[in-house]
Amino acid sequence: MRRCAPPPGNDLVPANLGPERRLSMKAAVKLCRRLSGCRAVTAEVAADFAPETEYEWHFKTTLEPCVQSESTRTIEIPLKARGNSTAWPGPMPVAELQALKMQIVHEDPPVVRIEKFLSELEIEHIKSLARPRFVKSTVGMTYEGGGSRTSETAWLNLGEDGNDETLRNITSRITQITRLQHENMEPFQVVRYQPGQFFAEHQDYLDQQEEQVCGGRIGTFFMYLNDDVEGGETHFPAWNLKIKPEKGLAILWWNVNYTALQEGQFRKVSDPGASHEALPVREGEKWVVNRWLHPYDFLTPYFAGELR
Ligand SMILES: O=C(O)CCC(=O)C(=O)O
Ligand SMILES: [Fe+2]
Repeated sequence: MRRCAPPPGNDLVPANLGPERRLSMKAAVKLCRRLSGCRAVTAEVAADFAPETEYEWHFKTTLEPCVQSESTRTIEIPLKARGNSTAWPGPMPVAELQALKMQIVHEDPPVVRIEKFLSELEIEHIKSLARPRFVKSTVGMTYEGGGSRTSETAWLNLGEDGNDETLRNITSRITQITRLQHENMEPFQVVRYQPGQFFAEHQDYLDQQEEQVCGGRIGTFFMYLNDDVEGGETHFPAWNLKIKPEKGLAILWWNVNYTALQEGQFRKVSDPGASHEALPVREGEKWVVNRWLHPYDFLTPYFAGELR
């Protein structure tokens, strides 16, 4: 049964493809890129989906969500008309993270702790870029302020510093750990908290983003720039996990069901357990950096003004 049929008029049939349309995932993605107006390929696959096996693919012009049946699941690979986004292979299996000597502080979804991820020089550089740019922090996608986040924010790596070598080096290390390309990451968001400032419990994964081409914030790569501060821990109540700011430390966590991610399902997978808060700073300043991670190209549609 075809459960992922796109609405009439949206199903492209490539002229050079026979009635069977059986192709490997790679071939289908390649073909979609060449088809004018093709935005995604979808297929209903068995639980033991293998990219090399041939499946029946549907070529779509829209990003309609697909219905899942019990014995099979539908995978959808949206493509950007512009940008050089390629399909994400999914996050690293936990065993590979452990082989890289990364400390797992929560099992499922894994929360990974990477000590001394940032060097002193990198930290000073980030701070000097951010200092003149701080504005009052905002929340969500409307970027409106709210009493729930009382810190200040500075965005880096957007315009004049888009080619900054230090930032590029940091991004390339994040790329290796997450297996996500640079285009799938939101720019560096530096956050500074003064005594009494906090960010109330929230989810980084925004439901409104789910239907956009970039998909939701499936993961967060979070870095701490100082530790001469009292309070300000990052607290995940459901996971009973509290991270104390430590200079240079990076934490990678996933805001979604990790098994689904590994199976190539990137939408409707939010994990409410990933909800977290920044506890109030009691003394000193707290400096941190967010890089929010998306399953699909974020930067190209962002710069094209296509994201709501
Ligand atoms: O500052 C923290 O510890 C957490 C901040 C956070 O969750 C956010 O900026 O989304
Ligand atoms: Fe957050």
